[in-house]
Amino acid sequence: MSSYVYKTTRRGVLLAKTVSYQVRLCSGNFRHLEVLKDENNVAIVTMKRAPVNSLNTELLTEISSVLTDLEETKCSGMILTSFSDKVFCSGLDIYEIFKSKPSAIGTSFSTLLEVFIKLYGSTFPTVAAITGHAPAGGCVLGLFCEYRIMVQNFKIGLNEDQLGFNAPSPIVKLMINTIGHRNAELALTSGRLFTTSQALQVGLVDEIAKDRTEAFEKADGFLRRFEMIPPLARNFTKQSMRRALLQDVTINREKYTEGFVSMISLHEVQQSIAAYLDNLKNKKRNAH
Ligand SMILES: CCCCCCCCCC/C=C/CC(=O)SCCNC(=O)CCNC(=O)[C@H](O)C(C)(C)COP(=O)(O)OP(=O)(O)OC[C@H]1O[C@@H](n2cnc3c(N)ncnc32)[C@H](O)[C@@H]1OP(=O)(O)O
Repeated sequence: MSSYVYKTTRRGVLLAKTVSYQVRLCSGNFRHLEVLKDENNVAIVTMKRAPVNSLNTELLTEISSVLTDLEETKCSGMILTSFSDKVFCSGLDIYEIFKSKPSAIGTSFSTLLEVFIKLYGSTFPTVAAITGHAPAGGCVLGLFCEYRIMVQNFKIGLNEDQLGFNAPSPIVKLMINTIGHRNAELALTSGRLFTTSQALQVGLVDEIAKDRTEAFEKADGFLRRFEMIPPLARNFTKQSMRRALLQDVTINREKYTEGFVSMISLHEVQQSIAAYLDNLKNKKRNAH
């Protein structure tokens, strides 16, 4: 099976089937990620955990490790995307939080917080090229980036309430910061998934693309906005805007993890997750 590879150039991003002048990041050997860098030191990080990029601890750990690499190698920007033209990321791996040991749930969540700290707090500009659905943790991953470009006709949102549990308070704050209090309350209490165009309307995404290629062109356009801005000044401003949330999660990481584990381990929540999984399977069965 041939897979598309993205070749970035000074003037834009081209979809190509060649790896002729790309530099593969050598410092990591990843199972669920492809990391490519162009000559301008822009990294394209592609999640490739088939079929739906569900975030298990292994994928989260790999993302965390890439982010460390990108900081150390002074990357000038990052595009986060998916191998799939249908799903950007389906959220936390439900099977890691369903009927699992508290320690496993805790590790998964704590690693997600680690990704938050590194991605939300990164010194380089970040953009998500959302090439498909992005429910729950998938939306969260997009929200950690500075800018979101989403391909039309998919769904994105925080549907945790549909699974029987609530989004932790830092994520509520992040959602409020992004779409405002009123929209966030309405969306979170109903576990709403927005279509791409609805997401644009409320500001959950910043631009719509008609397909993957356009999403990459727009992502590249976003990164090029900063070519003339001194990186130090840009980063100071970014950090000052993000400091409160970053400090909260950094200081209270353990507390948030314990809270998440206790909530997920509740019998009623496990029952809701079981019902949600049945529903997911039935939907699939009925579609065939
Ligand atoms: C300030 C910040 C501080 C940080 C705080 C962070 C706190 C964040 C909290 C975030 C909490 C998140 C909780 C979650 O993310 S729970 C996961 C919720 N996910 C979902 O509800 C999505 C469920 N999936 C779907 O809706 C659909 O699968 C899809 C993604 C729309 C794709 O549909 P499609 O028709 O293409 O594919 P299928 O439905 O047939 O799925 C294919 C197989 O993949 C399995 N699958 C799907 N999703 C998941 C998942 N999340 N985990 C594990 N497995 C998943 C599905 O069962 C199919 O498997 P099968 O082929 O074996 O049947």
